[in-house]
Amino acid sequence: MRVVVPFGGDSPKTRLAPFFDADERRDFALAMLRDVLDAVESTGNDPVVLTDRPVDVHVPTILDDRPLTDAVNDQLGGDDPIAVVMADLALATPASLTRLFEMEGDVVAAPGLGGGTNALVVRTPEFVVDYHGASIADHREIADDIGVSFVEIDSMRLAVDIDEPSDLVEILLHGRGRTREWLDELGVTLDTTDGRAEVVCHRR
Ligand SMILES: Nc1nc2c(ncn2[C@@H]2O[C@H](COP(=O)(O)OP(=O)(O)OP(=O)(O)O)[C@@H](O)[C@H]2O)c(=O)[nH]1
Ligand SMILES: C[C@H](OP(=O)(O)O)C(=O)O
Repeated sequence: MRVVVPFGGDSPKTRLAPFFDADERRDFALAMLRDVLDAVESTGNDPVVLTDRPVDVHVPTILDDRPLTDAVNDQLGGDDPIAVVMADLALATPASLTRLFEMEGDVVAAPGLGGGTNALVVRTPEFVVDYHGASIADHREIADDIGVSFVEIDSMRLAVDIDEPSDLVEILLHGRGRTREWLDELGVTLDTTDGRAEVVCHRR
């Protein structure tokens, strides 16, 4: 199955500005993208990066500088099943993605914490996406309106997308690969002294 991985390469991960400057955020986003591509390839499927600017990866890329929703909808609508997996799913593993790809349903979704849609498998040409806001609710409604089944996977690894500094905790607790190494090299560690674990950046 073709797996589209959207990547906003222009100024990615702005919500991590309290921790990382613009160059670091780009490096970090790229590390996550490469880990996600490796995980997708390990499932035996073919990733393609849908990006708004040229990006140095070892898989095919589609250059499209329209907003995310328009760019993804341009990839949907064919007869073959297609998956959309976000590039910031730092905890995604081959096993969690295989489980998603194998779930039955016209549309299978991985809800993100806070309301996003972290990944989709679309097996019907009528379905369209509408990202941002609580997009999982919008996608449920779109499927309902066109009368196709909408199934949601229960997966911690696919529910965590890395948006806010507090999400970095999950990488330090459960992550590996380039993304984890990048945080280690920058001196980002866990503070577990009180209540919920927090991240600390020793460099700043
Ligand atoms: N092709 C493409 N991908 C995008 C675009 N905006 C976001 N993405 C990707 O979509 C996924 C979800 O992105 P978000 O977390 O909403 O946005 P972000 O730009 O990574 O982060 P923020 O700046 O903090 O909102 C990530 O894989 C992004 O790389 C876009 O305009 N075009
Ligand atoms: C693209 C967007 O991502 P978020 O901003 O929720 O990370 C969404 O999933 O609708």
